[in-house]
Amino acid sequence: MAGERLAKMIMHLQPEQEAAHGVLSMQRCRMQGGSPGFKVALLGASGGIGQPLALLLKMDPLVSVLHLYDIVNTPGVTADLSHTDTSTIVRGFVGKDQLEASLVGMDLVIIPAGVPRKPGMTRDDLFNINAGIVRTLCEGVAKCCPNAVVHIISNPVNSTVPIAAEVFKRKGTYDPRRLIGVTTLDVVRANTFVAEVLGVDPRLVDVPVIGGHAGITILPLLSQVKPVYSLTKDEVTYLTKRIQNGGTEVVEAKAGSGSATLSMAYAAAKFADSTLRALRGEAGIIQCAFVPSQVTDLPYFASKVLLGRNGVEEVFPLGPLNEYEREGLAKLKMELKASIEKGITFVATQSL
Ligand SMILES: NC(=O)c1ccc[n+]([C@@H]2O[C@H](COP(=O)([O-])OP(=O)(O)OC[C@H]3O[C@@H](n4cnc5c(N)ncnc54)[C@H](O)[C@@H]3O)[C@@H](O)[C@H]2O)c1
Ligand SMILES: O=C(O)C[C@H](O)C(=O)O
Repeated sequence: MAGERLAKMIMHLQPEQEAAHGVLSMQRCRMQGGSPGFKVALLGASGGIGQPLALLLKMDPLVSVLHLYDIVNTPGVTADLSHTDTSTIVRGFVGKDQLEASLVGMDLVIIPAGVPRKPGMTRDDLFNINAGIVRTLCEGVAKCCPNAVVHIISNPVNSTVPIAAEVFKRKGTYDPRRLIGVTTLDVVRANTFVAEVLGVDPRLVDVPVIGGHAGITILPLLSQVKPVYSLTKDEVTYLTKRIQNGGTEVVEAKAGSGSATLSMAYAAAKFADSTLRALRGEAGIIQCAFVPSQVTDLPYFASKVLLGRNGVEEVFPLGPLNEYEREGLAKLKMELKASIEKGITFVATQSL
């Protein structure tokens, strides 16, 4: 009984506390071996998205171990979160020397590390800082958990996903099924705004959103809303613009203190839970995501995908588009192509 109590206490210690308590790492491994669920690392865990996302992940019964990595503040965030009475084991890792330890053995790595927008900026304005951050973190993934599924949240997603892919290719660990750009927030917004116009419960609405994750590259397919509703031309124009501008709406309202964090944490937790349910073997889990793709002539594209035991099992075609959507698709491709190429070129110029 006393041993069991000690075991529980040890599970919540930080690595340095563990050393101070003289706990053997083997003992720790054996205790974790029996726990069901998945091991998830969150990189950028102290940030505006990171903290609420960490809370939501700790509440997910499918997450047995949660590693929180950031360059600052993870000891405090971890201590705080570790007092919530869910069974998930949470551990903090701070600073680049602890990156690798945070990644070893992980099944899913979620990356919201990087700077957010301020009013007047585009997501592409974040490229110079965030490209290098995503590159370094993905090098860590390639080294320490090459089989993990990776969710990229850091902007500009249209470029950071290709960056991650190029890093994995260079390191010889690339598996297109395991690399996913998170665009769930676009779907969450689309469901909310469409439901508002129709006066229905947003939980009953499902809007596919395709393309990419920036401005006009975000294309909601309002002709494919489920259940079938009819929207007027004006409603379609209003909704398309609002969904494309959703991120900017939040950036402006926050007036310099950041971009969407709570809604993003909600969306990322929803997407992580879908991924973990699929990894566990649940059938028929379909979500929109920005993935390596052959549904258009671009190498990456957001569309509906089937998640499964290996990550993305199938990327679905776009389905029938109306004229408005076909025009939107034609317009977005040029911008999306340039953002993808920018990411690929960035890695080509780096020595990894
Ligand atoms: N995909 C989406 O739909 C979506 C939605 C919202 C925000 N975002 C993006 O997510 C990113 C994070 O947004 P936020 O609001 O959480 O920002 P934030 O500044 O509040 O938090 C970012 C965190 O990343 C950490 N960080 C910086 N460099 C790091 C590194 N090298 N390794 C590990 N951690 C590092 C910071 O210390 C900070 O804690 C931004 O790029 C933002 O544009 C994407
Ligand atoms: O808009 C941003 O900069 C953050 C994010 O991409 C969003 O869509 O909210």
